[in-house]
Parts: sequence; C-alpha cells; structure tokens
Amino acid sequence: MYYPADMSNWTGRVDAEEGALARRWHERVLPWRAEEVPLGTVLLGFACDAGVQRNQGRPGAKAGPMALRKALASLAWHQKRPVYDAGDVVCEGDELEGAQAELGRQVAGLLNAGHLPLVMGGGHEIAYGSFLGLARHAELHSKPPRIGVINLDAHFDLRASILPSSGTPFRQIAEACNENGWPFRYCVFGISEPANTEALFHRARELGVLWRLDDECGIDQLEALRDTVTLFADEVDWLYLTICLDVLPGAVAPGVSAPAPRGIDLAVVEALIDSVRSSGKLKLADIAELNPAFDQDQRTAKVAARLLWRLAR
Ligand SMILES: N=CN[C@@H](CCC(=O)O)C(=O)O
Ligand SMILES: [Mn+2]
Ligand SMILES: [Mn+2]
Repeated sequence: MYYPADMSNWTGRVDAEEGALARRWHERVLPWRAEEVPLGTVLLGFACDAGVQRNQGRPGAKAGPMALRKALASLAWHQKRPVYDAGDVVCEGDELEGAQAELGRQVAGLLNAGHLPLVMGGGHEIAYGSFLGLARHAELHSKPPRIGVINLDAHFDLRASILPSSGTPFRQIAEACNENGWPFRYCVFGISEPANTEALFHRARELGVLWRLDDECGIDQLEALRDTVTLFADEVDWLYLTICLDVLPGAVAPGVSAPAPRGIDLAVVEALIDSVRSSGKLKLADIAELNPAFDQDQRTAKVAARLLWRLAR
C-alpha cells in the first residue's frame, strides 16, 4: 500500500537568528507531487519487515523509514538540488511480493519523471522492489540500458530459497535479468567470509559476481577500491547503489538485524559512495536494514542519515 508524505514528520531545531543560510532539512524538504517540479532527489520509504522475518532475522526494520526521516530532519542543508518526500510503500503483514511490486511502480514513476529516487528501508528485500522500478523504467528505452548493481554489504543476499526474503534479492535480480536477456552485473563490497556459506560463494562465482571481502576494504586499499568501481561503472550505462547498513562495524551500526563484528570503515563507505556518484551513472540508490528496535542512541539512524545526506549532496 502506498501512502503520500506526511510532512508533519519533518520537525527539528530552528536557528531563526542565523538567517537563511542556517536551514536544516526539515525546513527544506518538500512534499513530492506528481506534477512537474524542478528535478531533484526524492525520498521514498519502504516500511517492511516481512523479508527479514522470512529470513529468520530480527524484526523491526518496518520502522526504519520514520527513524531515518527523524535523523535527517535536523541535518544542515547543504544540498544543491531540491529534496522531496514521496511518502511510503508499506508492507502489510507478510504481503512482501505485493509491496515489492508497489515499490517498483513508485520508483519507476520517479525515474520516469527524471528524479533520483533514494529509497529508505526496510529489510534488504527492498533491493528487488527497487530493481523492479529500474527495470520498468528501462522498458521505456528502445535499446535496453546495461544495469550495474553495486551493493555495500556483509552478505551476498543470493540465497536460493523459493520464498523471497531479505536474503534473496540479488538472486531474484539475476533471474529477472536472465528472463529479459540482460547481463547480470553485480559487485559487492564488504563481504564477511564467516557470514556467508560456501554455497553462497559458489553461487556468486556461478553468477559472475565481483566482490571484495571486508578485509580487502581497508582505508589503505582505497585506491584499488575506487578503481574497481570505475572499471565496473565503465561497463554499464546505469548504476543502482544499494547499501546494507550491516556493512558497517556493529559498533557504528548496531541497529540492524545482523550486526557485523568487523564491517568496513565509514570513511571507506563514503569514498565508495563518492566514486559511484562521480561516475555520473547513478540512477537509483537505497539504504536497507535500519532497525530502530536495536539501535543505540540513534547511532545507526544517524549514520544512515549521513550516508543519505551524502547521496543527496
Ligand atoms: N539481508 C540479510 N541477509 C543475511 C542475514 C544473515 C543473518 O541473519 O545472519 C543473509 O541472508 O545472509
Ligand atoms: Mn547484510
Ligand atoms: Mn543485505
């Protein structure tokens, strides 16, 4: 079910005495309307727990979009383009497939209008819904654009289970690409070897996935990581960036279903985001797995907001 934005969620600190240059997000974010508006970044929530529940995880990600808005609200406004709030796609109970289809419709609408959608999860099942939107948008083009998926994640999320979940989205995307006769181009940074079975590494190899382990994503390896993004981006027309917050160390992002004992540095995650943006091919991004029920001092919500802020810069 889709719900338009409730702008009463956007409240926060006001520095009235500082004038027009002291604005914060809650004073600048606009409600998104389907009519023509200046091109910008559009926030869309995907309030969904069903994928994590089905994947034997810790529920709570359904409250992620609201926690993320709250953390964004008081951030300083430095953005060059307008930011809109397009509201939420809400998954009722276990209606995951319906919610992903609705997310696909909403994302396609935003892409068709020329905006950059930033989707806020929700579990990582968000990725299949986001991709459905991109695929729908691609249908408008006579020559199908080559799509590259970059995932910042401790997990491959390539599980074989028939029932879609937060553990299956990239296998589903691989199948969708196959059905459309499109190549499957998937690159993951931050894979934790102890958190992915051999079966998943085998599937990744079979599917031609490019990955870097968490211990290959140190700040001292940044140059090589940037080159990896550039080479991957050179081979595609569009990039879809998806960020699973458990790519960060558990101490930095405790509010997720499966916190990472190691994770990769926030500085590396930010540098990878910057590399993706500077390719000029970023069409769509999402941030997954924010689970406020397990957050501490809003730490995870705040780090997620910082990443989103950077994507919207
Ligand atoms: N989206 C998360 N996926 C992970 C979760 C792992 C866990 O719960 O420990 C996965 O399925 O591998
Ligand atoms: Mn993960
Ligand atoms: Mn994931």
